[in-house]
Amino acid sequence: MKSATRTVASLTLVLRIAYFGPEGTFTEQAARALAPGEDLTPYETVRLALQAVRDGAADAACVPIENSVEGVVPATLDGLSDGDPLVATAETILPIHFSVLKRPGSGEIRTVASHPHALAQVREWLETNLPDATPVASSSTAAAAVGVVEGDFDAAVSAPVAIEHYPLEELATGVADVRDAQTRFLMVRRPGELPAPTGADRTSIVAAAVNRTGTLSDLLVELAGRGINLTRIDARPTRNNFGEYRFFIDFEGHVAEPRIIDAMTALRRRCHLRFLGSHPRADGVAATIEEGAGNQDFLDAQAWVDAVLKGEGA
Ligand SMILES: O=C(O)C(=O)C[C@]1(C(=O)O)C=C[C@@H](O)C=C1
Repeated sequence: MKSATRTVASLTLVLRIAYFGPEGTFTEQAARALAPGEDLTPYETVRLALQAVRDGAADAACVPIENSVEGVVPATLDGLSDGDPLVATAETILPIHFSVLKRPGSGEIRTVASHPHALAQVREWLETNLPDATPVASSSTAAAAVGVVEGDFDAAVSAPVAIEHYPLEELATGVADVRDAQTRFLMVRRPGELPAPTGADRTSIVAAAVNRTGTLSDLLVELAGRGINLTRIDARPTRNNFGEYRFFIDFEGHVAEPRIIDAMTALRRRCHLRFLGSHPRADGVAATIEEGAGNQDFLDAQAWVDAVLKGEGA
């Protein structure tokens, strides 16, 4: 009876996905890739998209986390570390190049708007091709396109798909200072069942450690000593006391693996931790396993201690 109910539910349930919008952002593309066929709702900021999940207005939210040229998206890090806990359950990586959009038939370009991450990725292109235009920060690449439609700006640096949503024309396409730029996006939910380990996973934590000599090094030693490879580390101010930081650490592996459990328990003894999720990596890169630091090595070591405790070994 129980499993029949579950089957019916899974056939009919359409998930409500909040995403960093409006329509036509890169994040919308990421949300469509991560949650095809689900019910997508745009939110004007990352914070509001995350809040929708915390409030129960959405089942999950899609947000940008990291760009290969400009680094992390601070609004996402801050949004995940403050407020009720949320965990990432999936990620995707999109190639990033932009279209510069303007109103049909419009003349001189004096202002070019976009998300700060996007402006940073086309700085050289703007200096070369629109040297007299003033860059203006907008809340997203698609919000910039809306601003052009409404006459607030003369041009927008947008995702190529924005042209399908707004009555604008392309001044240029394929714009990017760095070829092969990429942005990674997360699907986050309220804490619940974790995705199963695949061998090519990423775990994310926020560590808030006391301000004393060697704190960060002590945390990293727990990971390095277990042969766990980091994929990202960032510091963000706690915003409470000047000079106080918390560390966002991504590493290879899944919290359900014995070697990661061992590391997480050691870290937890040293600092306040927030778990931000374990999920398959979009690039499918398998975890590096150092000699003697595989899951079986940890299990064997535990079995030996258990035998000692039972008086069955020494
Ligand atoms: O504004 C958008 O279209 C977004 O999805 C945000 C965002 C970002 O935050 O980095 C995503 C990808 C690009 O790197 C530029 C902007």
